[in-house]
Amino acid sequence: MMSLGTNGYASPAARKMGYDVAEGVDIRGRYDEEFARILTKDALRFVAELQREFRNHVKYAMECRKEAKMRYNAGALPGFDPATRCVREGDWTCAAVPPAVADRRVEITGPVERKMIINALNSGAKVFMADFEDALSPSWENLMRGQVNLKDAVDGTISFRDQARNRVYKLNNQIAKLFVRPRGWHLPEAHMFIDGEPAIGCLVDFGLYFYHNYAAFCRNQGAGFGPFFYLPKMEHSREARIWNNVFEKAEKMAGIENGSIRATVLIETLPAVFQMDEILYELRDHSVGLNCGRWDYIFSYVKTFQAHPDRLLPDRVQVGMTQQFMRSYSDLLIRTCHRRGVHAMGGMAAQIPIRDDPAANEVALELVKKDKLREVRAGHDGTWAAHPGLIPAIMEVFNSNMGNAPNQIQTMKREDAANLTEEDLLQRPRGVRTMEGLRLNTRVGIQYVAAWLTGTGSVPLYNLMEDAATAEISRVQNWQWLKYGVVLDGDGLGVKVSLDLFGRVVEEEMARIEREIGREKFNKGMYKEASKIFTRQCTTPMLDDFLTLDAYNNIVIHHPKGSSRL
Ligand SMILES: CC(=O)SCCNC(=O)CCNC(=O)[C@H](O)C(C)(C)COP(=O)(O)OP(=O)(O)OC[C@H]1O[C@@H](n2cnc3c(N)ncnc32)[C@H](O)[C@@H]1OP(=O)(O)O
Ligand SMILES: O=CC(=O)O
Ligand SMILES: [Mg+2]
Repeated sequence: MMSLGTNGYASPAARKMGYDVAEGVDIRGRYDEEFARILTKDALRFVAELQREFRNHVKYAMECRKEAKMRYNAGALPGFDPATRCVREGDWTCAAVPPAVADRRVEITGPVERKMIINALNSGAKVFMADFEDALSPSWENLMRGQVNLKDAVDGTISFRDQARNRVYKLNNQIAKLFVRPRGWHLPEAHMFIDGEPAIGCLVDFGLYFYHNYAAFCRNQGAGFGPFFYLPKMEHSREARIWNNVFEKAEKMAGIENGSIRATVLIETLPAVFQMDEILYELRDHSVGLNCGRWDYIFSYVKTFQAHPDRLLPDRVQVGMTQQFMRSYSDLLIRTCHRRGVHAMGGMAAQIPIRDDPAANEVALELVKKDKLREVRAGHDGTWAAHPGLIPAIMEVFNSNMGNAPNQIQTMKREDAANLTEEDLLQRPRGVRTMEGLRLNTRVGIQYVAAWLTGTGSVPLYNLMEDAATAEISRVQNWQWLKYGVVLDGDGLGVKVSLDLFGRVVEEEMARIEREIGREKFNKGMYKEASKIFTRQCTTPMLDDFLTLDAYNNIVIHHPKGSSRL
């Protein structure tokens, strides 16, 4: 039967492009034979069913986020919910950890790009988290190629030829276990409409990946379990309940046992730190733990307190894991996970190898090792690496502190963390604010947005890994400093942040970026567009919820050209 597009009419676009779509589905992204392997009628029917069953729940959850924001903006603080005290105090555990992922001491992360997938799976890490989220610019090409790449990876047939280096990449015999991170609940997928509405981005990512891979995954990777997921940016356990229901529906459709699918939830919003038990409880049959998504967590601290001028952050570089609010969050996460019998995963150190400067490289490596040592001693069961070059050092830290045990779930209960209070978790970060902090935020923010607009979601900048989460910190910190006319006194200059000053900083930093990367690259890139977007976001009276949501229309390309965007 011919596809039906918006409003129930046959979609001429779909007919012309050739996707054989399910009823009610309209594909507005470019046709590609490879993508058609993924966008099959049955797979699309599954995505459409997910959307139909859960769209109202997702809308409601997003409305609740808005209400919570209004409460915080009116002066309320996030905290533990008295209504769910019995969940926090109850004596329950999550389903047993699947043997295939008992040992997760080092996990590498990266976008769903073909060569990186092969490198990550071969990297020696225990797990590879393939990312449709912070590390990926969600263009149609990236998303669909990502799905093709993951299918080939799960099938074991993935290969890549680097023409320039005449090198062929293939999987080793021993590879990391694959986790996939779909986008957050808030992002639409504007290249796919279902019943006349843009699809929910994460249900597209999850639905297509699950549909094509569950059988091969359970057989080849999960020893009967799987597929495995990471779930980002949730703010409340009601959002985890939706995921749990999605998993149950998927398991039923596939005819696999309840509890086959497993997921690790990132605790990376400030409200979610008060919901960790509740989130695990909702997902108790499908959980493999929680992870400290430290960068989004810092971003969320600023966002949650956007109307609280008494809680301004110091320079971004000073907000590390040893700040009391960050240490408390990691400690409570470990205690919560181990009490419930699942992994407490650490987060990402931003340092990456510095190839052209051995001394600086040594310093970066020492910082990573120090961060990982803190994590393993605190009781984390594993951690993230941004780059394969860091894996041996991180592995060594975890090996020498964890020994042969696959994890610390039974041995590091961290009962001491049971006494952590709301005040500990909300403690104001200490440090100073400087002109260089403002400049660095601006330089990094603009370059990140420029990369994202051209299809790259994670980049090396000034020897650090930058992705959507770290860029968010730069954006909201500038916004906050501008909004409250902060005085930058950490460098003794005592300058007040104003629109005038910020305008000058943008100009000067754009000139610096041009000098650093060269005029040709600067002119070919999207730096001017990025500067416009970033500047608007830093100066808007009402803080945008997400940088990527605001910038999304810039990467939406409908076919045939001229059809409307979101
Ligand atoms: C806040 C969060 O959400 S953190 C999680 C999300 N962020 C991420 O996943 C970031 C992951 N890391 C990266 O994307 C990259 O490491 C970057 C962008 C930071 C740096 O990338 P590059 O500058 O290309 O690194 P570099 O040139 O040193 O790469 C050397 C080799 O390592 C590979 N490599 C680098 N990082 C990774 C990775 N994360 N996974 C797999 N392979 C990788 C490169 O593909 C390259 O391979 P090759 O030698 O076969 O060509
Ligand atoms: O997703 C991870 C984070 O730190 O943000
Ligand atoms: Mg994140």
